[in-house]
Amino acid sequence: MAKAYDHLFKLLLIGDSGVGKTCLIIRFAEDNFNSTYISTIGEPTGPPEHSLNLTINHVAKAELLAGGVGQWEECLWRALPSILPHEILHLLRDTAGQERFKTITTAYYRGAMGIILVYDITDEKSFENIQNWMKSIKENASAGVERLLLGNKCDMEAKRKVQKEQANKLAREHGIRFFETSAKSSMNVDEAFSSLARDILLKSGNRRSGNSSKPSTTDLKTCDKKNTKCSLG
Ligand SMILES: Nc1nc2c(ncn2[C@@H]2O[C@H](COP(=O)(O)OP(=O)(O)OP(=O)(O)O)[C@@H](O)[C@H]2O)c(=O)[nH]1
Repeated sequence: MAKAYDHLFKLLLIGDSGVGKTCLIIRFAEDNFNSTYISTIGEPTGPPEHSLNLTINHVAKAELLAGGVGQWEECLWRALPSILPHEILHLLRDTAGQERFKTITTAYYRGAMGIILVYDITDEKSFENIQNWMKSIKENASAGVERLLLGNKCDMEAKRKVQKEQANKLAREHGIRFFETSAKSSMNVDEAFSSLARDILLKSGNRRSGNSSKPSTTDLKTCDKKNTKCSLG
């Protein structure tokens, strides 16, 4: 059977419980949002296997797979036509943020090409914990894995506890990109995933050509569809 994509990226979303990791994936993959909170935790014994097929943009099949490997919960596939020169299929791995699952082993990160660190702009603790997640990546993920910092729920400006400048500073210190996103209003969700995809793609191209520099923000801006101002959803 012919392959339905040109590039396959394995991405991992990490962050405290309730910051919106699942909602970001659902927004990106299905362009949908549900305010009902169902925490992403696998039963220790593993829930019964099930799968759900979704048609996305009439091009890609999305599969939601639950259960199986410990705390791996969901694998969502999505084609990304038009944003990158080639059609790109993302494999997203969403993780549970529960305290009891914080001890993440190398197996958890194995094969991830990009890691998205998510905090909630209305929850200071989730931002403070980004440092712990960074440490966890350093200890467990492959060196040089692309990382991206997201401050989610930016539609909730009135409840903001984490200033954009704080996160910008943290991202600069770690040499990674930062976006404020809203899975609810969809603000910056496509942009964030796409920029990570482009960075992975560029890195793999650069590795082949021996150049390791990152793309400039202006390069990325040429592909941005929406502005980066966050409004109430
Ligand atoms: N206002 C607002 N609410 C959001 C947003 N993203 C997620 N939420 C809400 O936050 C709650 C938690 O979202 P989830 O996506 O389940 O969070 P999670 O990080 O996957 O949580 P765990 O599975 O426990 O790790 C839900 O009630 C969502 O509706 C957002 O961008 N804006």
